Amino acid sequence: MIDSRPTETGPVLRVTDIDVVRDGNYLLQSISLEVHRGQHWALLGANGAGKSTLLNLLGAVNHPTRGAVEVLGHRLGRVDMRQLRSYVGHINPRHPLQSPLRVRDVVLTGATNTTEPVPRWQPTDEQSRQADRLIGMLGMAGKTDARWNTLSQGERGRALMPLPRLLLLDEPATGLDLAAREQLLTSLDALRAEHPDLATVLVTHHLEELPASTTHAMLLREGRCLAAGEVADVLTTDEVSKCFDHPVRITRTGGRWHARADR
Ligand SMILES: Nc1ncnc2c1ncn2[C@@H]1O[C@H](COP(=O)(O)OP(=O)(O)OP(=O)(O)O)[C@@H](O)[C@H]1O
Repeated sequence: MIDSRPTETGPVLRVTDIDVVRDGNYLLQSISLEVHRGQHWALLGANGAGKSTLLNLLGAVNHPTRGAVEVLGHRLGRVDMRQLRSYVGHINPRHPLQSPLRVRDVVLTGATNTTEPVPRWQPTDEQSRQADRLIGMLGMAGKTDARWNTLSQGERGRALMPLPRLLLLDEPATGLDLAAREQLLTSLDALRAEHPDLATVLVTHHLEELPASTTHAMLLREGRCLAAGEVADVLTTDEVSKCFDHPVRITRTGGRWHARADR
């Protein structure tokens, strides 16, 4: 059995010149990316640009058609993908859950690396404490015993947060009201500060949904990488206008980004 535990050295993610082709169409073309510990990437692009397709490679959900993807030091195609996936936190507020679990149980599935609770499994005291601490930090203390299927989409996004080494966030602020979005972004900043080795990749359409702790960004356009690197170099008026094919002006205040039409 190949050991798929995360390796201690090297990049958290390494994507080398990959293509993803479906039905003869390039969903991604010639993409390369390296993500290191402590880096927090934003993946931006218009509808259909390929963001979710790339995130699914990074989460060891799919293989590329060509090129190499290494997740936590393991090359896809040479490792048990299901086992590797269990080391990656993949937050998707639209994630369907079959049973009416309580919020606390959902958070505890982060300890067993499963989407549903493992029958007869019991958390240790430390795991219970960590789950409660996390729920409190995410502003969900009042909802600890609420049933998952009664939560709003925004509340779900905040509950699905185990603490792996690599966290992938697929539009985590979608459907959140203003206060909930701000709370989520503050929680993400705090989580990153508390775990300096954590690496994250966050997909969004909106610059306003980026936490101030974002360090790097990649702009995708029609399956190709338009720009990638440190945020200051990538999230510029020029690059973002090209990415969305629309003239916008980008400003950064108090660490956060704003985009508005430039007429
Ligand atoms: N399995 C598939 N077979 C063929 N085409 C696909 C498949 N999955 C996605 N696509 C197409 O690939 C393109 C990229 O899709 P993807 O979901 O990665 O984009 P996205 O940037 O995440 O878009 P959005 O912002 O709308 O969520 C889209 O044109 C989509 O219709």
